Amino acid sequence: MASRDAAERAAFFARREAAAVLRRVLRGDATRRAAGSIKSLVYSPTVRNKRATFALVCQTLKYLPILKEVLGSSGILNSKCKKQEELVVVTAYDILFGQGIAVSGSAEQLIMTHKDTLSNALDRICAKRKVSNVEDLLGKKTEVKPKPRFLRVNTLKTTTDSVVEELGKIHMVDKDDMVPDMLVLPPGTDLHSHPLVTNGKVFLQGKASCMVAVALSPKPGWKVIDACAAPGNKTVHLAALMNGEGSIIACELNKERAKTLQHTVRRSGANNIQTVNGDFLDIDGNDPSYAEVRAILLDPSCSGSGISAERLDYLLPSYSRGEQDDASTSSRVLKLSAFQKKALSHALSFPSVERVVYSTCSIHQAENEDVVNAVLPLATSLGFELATPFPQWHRRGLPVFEGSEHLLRTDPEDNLEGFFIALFVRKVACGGVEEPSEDVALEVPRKLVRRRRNRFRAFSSLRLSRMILCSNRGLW
Ligand SMILES: C[S@@+](CC[C@H](N)C(=O)[O-])C[C@H]1O[C@@H](n2cnc3c(N)ncnc32)[C@H](O)[C@@H]1O
Repeated sequence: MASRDAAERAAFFARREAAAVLRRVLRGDATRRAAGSIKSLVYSPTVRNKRATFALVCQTLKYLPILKEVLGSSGILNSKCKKQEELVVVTAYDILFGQGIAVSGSAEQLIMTHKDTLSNALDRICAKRKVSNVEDLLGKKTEVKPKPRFLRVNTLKTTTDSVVEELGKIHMVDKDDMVPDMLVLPPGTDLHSHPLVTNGKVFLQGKASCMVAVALSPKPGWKVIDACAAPGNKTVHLAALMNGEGSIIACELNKERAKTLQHTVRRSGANNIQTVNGDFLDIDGNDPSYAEVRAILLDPSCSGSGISAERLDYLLPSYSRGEQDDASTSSRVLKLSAFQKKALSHALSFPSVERVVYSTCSIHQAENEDVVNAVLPLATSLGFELATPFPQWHRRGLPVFEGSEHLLRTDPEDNLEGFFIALFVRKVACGGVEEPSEDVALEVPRKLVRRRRNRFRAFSSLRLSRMILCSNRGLW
């Protein structure tokens, strides 16, 4: 009896957590302005029972068209219930197709009262469509080939060998042969609530995503900008690559996502990151505060078409309506592409920057090769060249312009998500290792600006303090 009570209580709370996530998922899908993927919304810090919530959200979405039809035909979703529509839908899923125990809560009582009516409506729909069970009513299944579970060891808090030793006690663990501090575990390994993850010693980050910061290769002590930073996986990877030395300004436009970014930074233990809630395009590269920025990571908003399977987009209503098909020429992608070109041109225009990495998790040429090609004349005029990140990697950019072989693509065929990386490098005098830039004018502004920096410090700190959200540690 006590265990039944505990199970019912757990189910009660899981339904409410699932309903809250479902509301955000459906609103984001309807407006095409998702606050995050289904997974990222479930695995956000505010959700307590992540496993049950994830299962309930996914299953409810899978059954959503049927649930809406059944609830609609029974008149249950009347205006009285409208405010808690998602909770009613989740509860209806749970009672009709899930575990079925529900004794407390108004939504539960509503569905229990009408359970027979709902079951009869379901039978009628099956009979009308000439199918013998509900599973046959569901659309065709989308098969997603399981990918290995990648994770990145946060070397600010631990060592790769100690993580291998700890995880190796229960899992098969391999070190990745290309990306340092990246471990590979069998597909489906669930580590979301593992202490190594919750305490920030390990980040559940895909291999392709980790290749971006490694491609940028900032040195310890550098000043770096992560231009579009939330949720912050690449920001904290940069901090680890820099051994926590130097400084990173992590800029994020969206207020809510800026909070997630701060949470990621705290979890990483990095203390050389300033988070800024603002528009990267508003950061003035000629402001003395940014005179010594040497590297910029630009991973701007994109269509996410390279990770749509991992994001479970096939569960979204817009997917079943066919609105996500062949978006390569859609106005949304073209709009994104225009922003990406603007942001990349802006990053390249910072006077002291030597390295800019541009990345997307899109498979569309319009967001990848076309963006790079469009900014190439500007990049060349500023002394940048395309460099070849991970030269040993076989899949390069689509051959749509000369030089696209420098670009890097990853693909589900590589057992990875669809990512794109371009690396721009400006030749500068650097301890005799690299050739001095032929255009010494590129070096002059940096020295001048450095001198001016002290004079303008008061002005710039005032300007910055308006933007800085979290602690100002005097890094800039
Ligand atoms: C693809 S996500 C970045 C993912 C992140 N690099 C990571 O690995 O965790 C792009 C982010 O850029 C933010 N963004 C979009 N436009 C921006 C702008 N103009 N300035 C700053 N951030 C922006 C979005 O809100 C979004 O959080």
